[in-house]
Amino acid sequence: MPEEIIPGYFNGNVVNSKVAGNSSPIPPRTPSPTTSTSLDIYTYETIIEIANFLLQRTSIRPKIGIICGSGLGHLAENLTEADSFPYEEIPNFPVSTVAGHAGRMVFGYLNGIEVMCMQGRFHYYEGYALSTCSMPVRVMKFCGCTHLIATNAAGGLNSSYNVGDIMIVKDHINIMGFAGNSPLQGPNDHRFGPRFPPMNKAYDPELIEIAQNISKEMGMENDTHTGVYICLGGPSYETVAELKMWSILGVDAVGMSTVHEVITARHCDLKVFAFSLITNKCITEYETEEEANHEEVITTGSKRQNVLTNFVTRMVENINSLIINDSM
Ligand SMILES: O=P(O)(O)O[C@@H]1C[C@H](O)[C@@H](CO)O1
Ligand code: HPA
Repeated sequence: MPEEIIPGYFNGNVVNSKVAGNSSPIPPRTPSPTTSTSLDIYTYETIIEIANFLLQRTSIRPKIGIICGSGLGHLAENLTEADSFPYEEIPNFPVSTVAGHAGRMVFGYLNGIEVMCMQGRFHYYEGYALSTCSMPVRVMKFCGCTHLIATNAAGGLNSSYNVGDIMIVKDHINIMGFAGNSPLQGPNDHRFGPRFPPMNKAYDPELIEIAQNISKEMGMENDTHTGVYICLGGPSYETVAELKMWSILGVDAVGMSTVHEVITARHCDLKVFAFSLITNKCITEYETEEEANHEEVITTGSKRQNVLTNFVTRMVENINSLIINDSM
């Protein structure tokens, strides 16, 4: 018999992780890039334990979770009354190994609105399973979040995109999933979500429209696009031939994250908004001295931090209004 979700479970309250009829102990785990496998599964009970660990140490009860991309960690620095948890101090949590990812879960207020924020994410190329990379999204859900804002740094493949532009993600191509690599690979625990979740509305159309309006209000309509993102395995940047191929297939921006987080979020019914900061232009010609590099990615994030903070703050305000309206 399938077990029931505890009533009121997903409301950010601290709950007992012992689910009726399931008293299996939580195996201690210390995930590290070198020990992860493609089926590195965090159980329902472990996710509850992690969420409870956090909720017991903060009074913030967020409805909105934010993931900061490479060089975009400053978003978390704008939180007030912040409670910050280094990943290495959270039981069973992986650690960030990439420059530009501080490696902290930060709870706090963004312009008076409660949020939780991953200041640094996990990538497949770090050696973590995709399910491990996106595990914190489930933790957000169990901390009470109903909405996810995923941000990333990406290479602009669409030739009309410039460095520093924002691309609102309207869709993705899950190329890693084409090869069978999914964060949902393995046995499905229906308490997280269904075996076969749909993805045709992965990026919430209402939130896309709100973001487009915010961009106009900020006078950024010429620097804002709405396009298709692809997550590649990395860590090597793309060859010219690869980029030409993705361009033909309708990709606008190229990165190494986000897609598995969004799939996990939709699986557990979080509403998703995602955007890319275009940190570099993809190099699609052979005759050039330029080369993609991570320093440029971080530098662009830093240069655009005020604009991005303003953009995300306005998104959070709008999402919060939707949440309040929905609850009335
Ligand atoms: O975490 P994100 O997706 O923002 O980081 C991008 C992808 C790689 O991790 C890195 C390459 O420069 O930036
Ligand atoms: O050009 C890129 N390619 C892949 N990932 C990236 N993340 C930032 N820029 C890029």
